[in-house]
Amino acid sequence: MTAESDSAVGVSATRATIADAKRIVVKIGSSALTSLVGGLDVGRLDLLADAVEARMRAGTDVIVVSSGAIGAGIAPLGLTKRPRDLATKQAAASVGQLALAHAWGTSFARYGRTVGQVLLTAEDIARRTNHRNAQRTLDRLRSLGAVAVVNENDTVATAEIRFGDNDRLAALVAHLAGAEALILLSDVDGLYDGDPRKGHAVLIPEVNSPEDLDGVVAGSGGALGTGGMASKLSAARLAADAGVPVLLAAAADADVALTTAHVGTAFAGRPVRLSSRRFWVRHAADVQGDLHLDAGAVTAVVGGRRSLLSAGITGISGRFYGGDVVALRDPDGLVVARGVAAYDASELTGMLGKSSSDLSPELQRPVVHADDLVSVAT
Ligand SMILES: Nc1ncnc2c1ncn2[C@@H]1O[C@H](COP(=O)(O)OP(=O)(O)O)[C@@H](O)[C@H]1O
Ligand SMILES: N[C@@H](CCC(=O)OP(=O)(O)O)C(=O)O
Repeated sequence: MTAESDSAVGVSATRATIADAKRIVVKIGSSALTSLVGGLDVGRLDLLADAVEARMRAGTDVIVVSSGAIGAGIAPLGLTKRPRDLATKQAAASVGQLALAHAWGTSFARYGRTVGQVLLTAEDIARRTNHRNAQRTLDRLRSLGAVAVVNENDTVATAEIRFGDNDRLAALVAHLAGAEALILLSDVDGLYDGDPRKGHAVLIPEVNSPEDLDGVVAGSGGALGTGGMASKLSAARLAADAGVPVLLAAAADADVALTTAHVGTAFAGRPVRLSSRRFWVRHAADVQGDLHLDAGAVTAVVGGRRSLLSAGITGISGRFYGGDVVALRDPDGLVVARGVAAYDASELTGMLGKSSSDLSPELQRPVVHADDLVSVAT
C-alpha cells in the first residue's frame, strides 16, 4: 500500500468514527454565531439546533458548547467593538449569556426539546470533586432527554482562572463526558496552511500526526473570536490525548459535519489514550508548585519514565500538599513534566537531595510516582 492510500484510509477512518460516534460534543464559536452589527444570529443558531436535533434523533448524545455571550452583549450595551478589559467583557457576557440561553431554549423548543444551561469555571474542572459534579449534571441532563448548552461562567472567572478559550473548554468537556468525537464549528471551513484572510492558503483535510502540521501558520481569530486557529490546534491536541477525534468545519456546513463528517479538517485521536488520571494531570489540574530537578533526574523522569526520587530534587517553590499537581522543571527552569506530589512542600524541604537510604522509612516513597507523572513533550 502506498503512503498516499494509507492516508486515504486514515481520512475515512477518522471521519467514520466521528459520523458513527454515540456521544459527541459540538462547539460553536462566537465568529459563527454573532456579528458586531447584528449581535446574535438567530437564523444561524436555528440551523445549528436543527443539525444537533437531527443527530440526537439518530441516537447520538450531543452536548453543545456555545460561545457568543460576549458577542451577543456588545450591541445591547451600546458598545461598538469586542471589549478588551475583563470588567466590560464580564458585563457584556452577563447581558449576552441571557440572550444566548434564551435563543437556544427557543430554538430547541421548536422540537419540544428542553435545554439545560451549564456554566463552568476552570476550577470546576481542575478539582476532581467539582469535576465529578459537572459530570453528574451532564449525565442527568442526558438521561432526562435535555440538551446541555455549556459555556464558560464568564462573569465570575478572573483572568487567572479562565479556560482561556472555548475550544479548550470543549475539549475538556469531551473528555469529562466520555465523548467519542468533538466537532468545532467556526466561520472558517477548516485548517489551512496559513491564515486564509491573508492571501492564498491551502486546506488541510486530514491531520494524523504532528508532522502533518509542519509549516502550518495558525493565526489569530476574527473581531469576535478568542483564540484563533492556535487555540483550535491546541484543543485538537488535547482531545487527541483523550483519544477523541476532532472535526473542524464551518458552522454553515453543520448539517454535513454532524451527519457524514465529510467536510472540513479531521484530526485523528491517539490510538492509545492517556489514562483519565494522567490526562487530568497534564491538561486539567491547576499546578500548585514547582520541583526543580538536576540533570540526572530529568533524564530518568522524561527519558526513562521513572519515578522522581528526592535525591534528584534541588529545590522547591510554592505551597503545595500531598496529592496536589506540581510542575517539574529542568536546571534551566523549563517545565519538562507535571505530576502528583506525594508529600507536602513542608515535608519535602528536609528531603531535598537525600537518597532514600538516608530517609526514615515513611519518607522512602517516590516524591512523584511514575504513574502520576506526564512529560509535557510526549
Ligand atoms: N491556519 C489557519 N487556518 C484557518 N483559519 C485560520 C488560520 N489562521 C487563522 N485563522 C483564522 O481563525 C479564525 C477562527 O478563529 P476564531 O475567530 O477564534 O473562531 P471561533 O470564534 O469560531 O472560535 C478564522 O476566521 C480564520 O481567519
Ligand atoms: N465565553 C465566551 C467565549 C470565548 C471564546 O472562546 O470564544 P470563541 O473563540 O469564539 O469560541 C463567550 O461566550 O463570549
